[in-house]
Amino acid sequence: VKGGAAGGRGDFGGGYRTKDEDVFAKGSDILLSTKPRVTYVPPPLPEDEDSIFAHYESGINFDKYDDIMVDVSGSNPPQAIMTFEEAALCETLNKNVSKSGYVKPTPVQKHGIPIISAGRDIMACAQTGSGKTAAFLLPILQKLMSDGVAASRFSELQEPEALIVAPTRELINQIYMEARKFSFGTCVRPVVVYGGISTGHQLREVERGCNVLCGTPGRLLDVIGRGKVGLSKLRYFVLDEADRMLDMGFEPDMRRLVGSPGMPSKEERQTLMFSATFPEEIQRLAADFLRTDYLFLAVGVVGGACTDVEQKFVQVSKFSKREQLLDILKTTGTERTMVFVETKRNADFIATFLCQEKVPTTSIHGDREQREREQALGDFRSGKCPVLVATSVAARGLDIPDVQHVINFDLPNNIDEYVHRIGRTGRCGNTGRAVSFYDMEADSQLAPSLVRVLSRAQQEVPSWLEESAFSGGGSAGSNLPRKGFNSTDSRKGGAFQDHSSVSSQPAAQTAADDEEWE
Ligand SMILES: Nc1ncnc2c1ncn2[C@@H]1O[C@H](COP(=O)(O)OP(=O)(O)OP(=O)(O)O)[C@@H](O)[C@H]1O
Repeated sequence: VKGGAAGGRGDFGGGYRTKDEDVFAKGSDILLSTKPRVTYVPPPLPEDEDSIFAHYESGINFDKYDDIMVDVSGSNPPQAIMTFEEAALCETLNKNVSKSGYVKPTPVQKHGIPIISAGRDIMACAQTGSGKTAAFLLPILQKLMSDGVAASRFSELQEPEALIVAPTRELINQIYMEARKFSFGTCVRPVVVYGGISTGHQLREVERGCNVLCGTPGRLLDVIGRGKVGLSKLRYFVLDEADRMLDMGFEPDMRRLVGSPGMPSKEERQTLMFSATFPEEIQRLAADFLRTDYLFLAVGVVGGACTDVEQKFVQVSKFSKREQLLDILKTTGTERTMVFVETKRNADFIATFLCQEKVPTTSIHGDREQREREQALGDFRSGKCPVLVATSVAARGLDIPDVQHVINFDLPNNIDEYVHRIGRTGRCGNTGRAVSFYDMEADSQLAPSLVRVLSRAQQEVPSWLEESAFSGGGSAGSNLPRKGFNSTDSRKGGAFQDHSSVSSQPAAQTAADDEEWE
């Protein structure tokens, strides 16, 4: 749905659109879209402390995070902290941290918090579900608190001190909820903007005061382009799921964002990048956005799967998948299960099939209205629908309590996507299970990377998968599991990376979907 009379989406000088967003020409409010205006306003958020601080418990493997190898590269890294006390957070923040159930920092927090507090740029890589969000939120909030910012209410132009971007609406909303939780009772005001929701509603929220602006790229560029948000006071620029934010789909938007009027240069701001995966080619590109002395933090293997997820594979044929899915779901009962499929059509199709088979199921994908997407997540969270069929729109970042299973009905064509998907379970030291349907005909290009990810995560590698990896074309040899890897920073040169040639494919693939994401 690239569109707009004036050069397509993202053309900051012209009109741009994302799927569910209104389309406006620069500097005017002329609606160019033939689509109806988005009028959806989400229900008000609960204000009571119990809801704000609701959390699930960390699991039996939480303490094992401490055994993961950590590598910080770059000059003069500050010393890691061992406890939250050492982070020297102000009293309110400390209280909020403990009300959130945090007793001890995770490795990415132990290393990331002091790096950010020391004013350094960072590219951080740590496994799914290991607390990256708090690793960037806490030091930012601490700095804003100690400097005593206060958002001016009802000022025409809001000038946030921090800008956080993420690739999907649900994820940015979740980050916003975390920011709202940690800043509870302080003078720091976070706000969120994303597609699929009435722009007017979100602008009114921005106008009420905005210190930390969370957003998806399209909607952010929109509110900035309308002159409602100024960037000249910006100190922190955070890219969550940074490798995704810089791949072909979003990179142009990121360049537009840093080129927006008033945006401080990279020397004058702090840029923070976080993800569980970071292909080297994207690392090199990311350097454009970072000061040259940025620190690279790797907790465990860059691009490695969470070791708390048991990974199983089932050989299937295209036509047996549905029945096999049903068989599995019959045994898992009411346990929360996410089923990933490749296309939006298939998501609807499978969800309908499961409902007909009396498995309470809902679905989330880019063709659903925002209201429906939020309803689906809500029904899944509450357990009303314990099965959620999803496209890759739900693969990254979502932190949903009690997801015990991930099923790859269709395997993705990219190993990083696989790592993110299975990371929806096994979070915060809890254990989880992932079952992937492997179709020899369709999935063999992924076999070498799968073998590598499995063996690095100390998982059993089925012999047929290993065979498939070896026989799957000329590149298999170079894709053998490599031992003794530990270098991860692309600046080190020749560093290992868990990316075979297949990894460059998906960017192009997903690019077409971006507009439906955010
Ligand atoms: N120190 C801590 N103690 C207890 N719980 C924590 C701690 N840090 C984070 N958590 C909780 O762990 C869960 C996962 O954290 P988070 O969503 O930040 O992971 P992540 O590393 O960003 O994962 P992903 O790569 O999937 O985005 C959240 O529910 C979070 O509140």
